[in-house]
Amino acid sequence: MARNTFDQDEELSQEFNWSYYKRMGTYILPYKKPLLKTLIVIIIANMAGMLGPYFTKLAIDDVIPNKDYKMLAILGVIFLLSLLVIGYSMRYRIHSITEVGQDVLKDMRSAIFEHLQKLPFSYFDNRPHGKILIRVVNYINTLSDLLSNGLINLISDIFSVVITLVVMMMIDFKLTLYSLVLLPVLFALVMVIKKAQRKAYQELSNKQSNMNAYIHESISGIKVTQSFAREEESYQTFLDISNDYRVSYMKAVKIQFLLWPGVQNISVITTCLIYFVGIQGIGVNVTTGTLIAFIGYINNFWNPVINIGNFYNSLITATAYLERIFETMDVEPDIKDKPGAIEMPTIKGQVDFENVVFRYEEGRNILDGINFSVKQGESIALVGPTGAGKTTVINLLSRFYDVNEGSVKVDGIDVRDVTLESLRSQMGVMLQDTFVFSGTIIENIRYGKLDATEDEIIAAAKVVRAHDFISELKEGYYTVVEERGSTLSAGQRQLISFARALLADPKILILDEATSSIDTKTEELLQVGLQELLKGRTSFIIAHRLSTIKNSNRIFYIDRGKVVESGTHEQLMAKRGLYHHLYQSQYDLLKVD
Ligand SMILES: Nc1ncnc2c1ncn2[C@@H]1O[C@H](COP(=O)(O)OP(=O)(O)OP(=O)(O)O)[C@@H](O)[C@H]1O
Repeated sequence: MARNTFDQDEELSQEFNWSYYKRMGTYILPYKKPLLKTLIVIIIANMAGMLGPYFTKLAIDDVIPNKDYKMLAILGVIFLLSLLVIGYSMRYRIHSITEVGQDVLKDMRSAIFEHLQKLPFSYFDNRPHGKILIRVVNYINTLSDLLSNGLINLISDIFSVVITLVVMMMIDFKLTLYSLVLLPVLFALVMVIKKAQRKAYQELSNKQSNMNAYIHESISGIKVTQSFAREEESYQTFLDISNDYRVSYMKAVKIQFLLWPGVQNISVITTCLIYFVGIQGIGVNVTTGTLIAFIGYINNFWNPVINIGNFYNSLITATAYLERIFETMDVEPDIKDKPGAIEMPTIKGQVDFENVVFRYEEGRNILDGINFSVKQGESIALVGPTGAGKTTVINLLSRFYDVNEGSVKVDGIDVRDVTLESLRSQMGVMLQDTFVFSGTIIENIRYGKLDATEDEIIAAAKVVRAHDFISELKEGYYTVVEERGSTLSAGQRQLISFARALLADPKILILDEATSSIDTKTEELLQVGLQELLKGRTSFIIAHRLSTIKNSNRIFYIDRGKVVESGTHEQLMAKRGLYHHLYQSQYDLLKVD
């Protein structure tokens, strides 16, 4: 899939098909009981609504001319009661429909979020994260109106239209036909608008997505923007994107708003027509009461028709969003358990890479026949020039990607033969940019073992030397940290991640050591913490500090997709090869205190 950026509209990867609506129906189905109840209430309200015009007819044609005041009072009271029924039903309907609508949205949002958790890195690599965010939040919100009001209104409106027509026909068949004369004009209008509207809303959803992506990216990169004083450029880019959004929004609503006045006009012309033919007596012979009742029914008829038109509008709008939502839900996780995958037995820690070939994109092998065997409990430092493939090696080991050729084995078992859950739960991966979730420090450490007690957490923090700095914080372990841990130093974030990893107690530990320079005292702390963490585990460390490299059992020097040198620091230095060269040229960077 081609990479997408914030200023590029995303192509839809699959054509729209009507089964999307059926699929949405599966989210609504569990709520059929409350929906049915609401529908019954609405039908009762609709029937009550039929009384008004008919009573008017009775009053004008019979009751008032006959001066039957008792009957008039009875009609008045029943009419009043019908208004009460209508009022109550309206209240019930709004409450119950909103509740069901929100429940359905919650289910859909959970489904898409759950699915996102399983998607491969490549899905996230290939598009700005803001574009993913907007699907989970905004697009699903847009469906809200369609689900909460639209659907039930539709059924009730269709019912209204049918029942009104029946009553009208019973009163006067010919006059009913006159009322329907302009209906084909409405259908024609809908057909003309439909295509343009769908396209306009697809474009709008793209522009909305672009804007979201840019805002998200700008916030993530705000430090870079400010440190290069690029605020003005950033603002200009935003203005352009925002303007694109405005233009496409105006275009979409202009098309959408053609329908509503169209229906209104047709309704008004129909009313005039009925007055005209009724008063002139063209082909019909009606009383004044019938004529007035008819005008009432015409409103009863056209109001729901207008609503159906509006529903149709929202459906077309929502289609553009539904497409995106289901497109995301249809992305298959490409790293998944194969049929019959077994549970990984308790890992001892032997790791073998056998003739591993791997590429992210066709035509460019990143790993090109890697072979190595690591024994249980060994600690390996991966070094090599930038872009050599060190991160790729550890990505394959924890099966974030699958090899193209060869195999990666843990304790002699191919990682593709076991379930991802059983494999990853026994491995600890610590990335260079230690992720700290917003919340307290204790919660962040507990992420490694969700049922860990406070004592266990403190004990782990002590082992990796994180306890001292945490205790010095104002609220200790209950200090709230911000997302990404911006209130902590890089060293402190690493120490927290060590405690988190120790708690998880993985048998294989993977660590991409932070490159940021830290003070000598923290460096010492980190080294002690790290050595404690490594005890009894097989570990792979993309090492940036000389102290880590020296403490490891073996060093793998990776270059151009192969392990070109391996051995201890002393052995490799004596060899005077690539490692020696790297050590010489980067001495300052690798230097310990
Ligand atoms: N998701 C990806 N899609 C395509 N190419 C990628 C992807 N990730 C990495 N690469 C490419 O693969 C190569 C190896 O990357 P890798 O991150 O493994 O290198 P590294 O040795 O860890 O580098 P560094 O020391 O700079 O972190 C690089 O040329 C990089 O451009």
